[in-house]
Amino acid sequence: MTDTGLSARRSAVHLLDQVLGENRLMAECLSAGALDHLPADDRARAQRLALETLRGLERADRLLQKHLRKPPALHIRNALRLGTVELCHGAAAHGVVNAMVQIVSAHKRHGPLKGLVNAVLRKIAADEPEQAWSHLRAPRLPKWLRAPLVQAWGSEAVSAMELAHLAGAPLDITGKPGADLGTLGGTKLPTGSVRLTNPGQVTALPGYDDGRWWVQDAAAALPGRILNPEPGMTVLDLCAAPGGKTLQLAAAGAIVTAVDSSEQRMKRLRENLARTGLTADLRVQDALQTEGTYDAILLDAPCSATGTIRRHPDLPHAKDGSEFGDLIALQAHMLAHAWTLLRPGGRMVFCTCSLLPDEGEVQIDEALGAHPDMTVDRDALARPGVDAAWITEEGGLRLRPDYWPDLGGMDGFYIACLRKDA
Ligand SMILES: C[S@@+](CC[C@H](N)C(=O)[O-])C[C@H]1O[C@@H](n2cnc3c(N)ncnc32)[C@H](O)[C@@H]1O
Repeated sequence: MTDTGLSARRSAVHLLDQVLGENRLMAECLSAGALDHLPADDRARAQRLALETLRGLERADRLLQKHLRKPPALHIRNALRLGTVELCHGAAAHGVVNAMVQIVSAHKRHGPLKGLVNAVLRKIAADEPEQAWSHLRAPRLPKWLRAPLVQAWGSEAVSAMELAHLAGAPLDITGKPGADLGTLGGTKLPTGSVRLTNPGQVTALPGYDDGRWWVQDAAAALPGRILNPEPGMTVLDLCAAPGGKTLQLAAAGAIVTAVDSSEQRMKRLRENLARTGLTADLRVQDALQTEGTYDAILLDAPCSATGTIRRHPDLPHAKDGSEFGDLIALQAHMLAHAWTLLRPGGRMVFCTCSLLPDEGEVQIDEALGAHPDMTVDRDALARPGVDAAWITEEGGLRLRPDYWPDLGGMDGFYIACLRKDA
């Protein structure tokens, strides 16, 4: 790391300013080049610091509250939050305090508040920060999201999800069929993915360069396993990029057509195929304009992504749920259109990385009511490691971040396998 972490910390505060001040997702900030000026290790550190701060934001604010008569401007608050989180995670006090003071003093308008930053962070550092941190409750989701989740799953379950969100996510790997993943030194999960808790740089891991595996959360690997295409089947992967599921389908020997409307995300799918030596026909187009007839379809519809908060703690802060209604309507249109592309007797997997029943259970209930030739294929869910308790009333699979608490959790997902009458 260069300049004892100052550039990484400054960029992390800037990311926090964008997420919390401009309601931008971190992924948007990163693809707009927010960290492009940094060397690779500083980039990784800035991202990690911003994510840790967002995960622990409520705890940091509670500790800071004791030392602030009124909340200062957002940029100062974010520097204080980042400093507090670092101190509570055991970073050396002098490094953290000096860095935050330097960051604030370089700011034209807020520079005069460097004394406040210095004094508050010194007080936090003097007060057994690691212990104080661990005594606070897991940060709660904002009300706009917590309320519907409590209604759907109950408050005990939501508290367990919040604990999982605070813990963050390990790195899960899906291997090509028969690939030896033993050299990665991870844990084999019940569903077949390999989990690494301290992976370091992904591109340096054994087997990355020769394309033996790809990164994919264990829950996200299940839709492909449930569709389980036979070699030679024609499979349409709708909303495919960046392509974890496309790689699974292609590796199983299916003839895959992958559709996504985002050229930028499709570029990543192209790179993933090149690295793994797998093939698929890629089409940058609107899923609703897609034509043809396929033996099987995987529809991973755009959704609230509320199942991925362990890895994207910025989401509850950047969003307010106002666009979820449009997404829910789009999912229903996509499902209905995709159904017209499935050959009689074919199977379609519908999935979303969402915790909201409106983007899962309710969609399938409504689709079953609207399509007399549609049935749910419950047998398709009988895959290794799938717990019968995860199966829902209408025959889908509900996955939640608080499942597998001893193994490190999983992303929230909803998956259903639908069969068309022959
Ligand atoms: C949940 S992500 C897909 C993840 C992907 N299946 C994977 O496993 O890596 C949803 C995708 O839907 C795409 N998308 C959104 N609206 C679309 C549309 N109208 N037509 C096609 N793709 C769309 C987005 O670009 C995004 O890549």
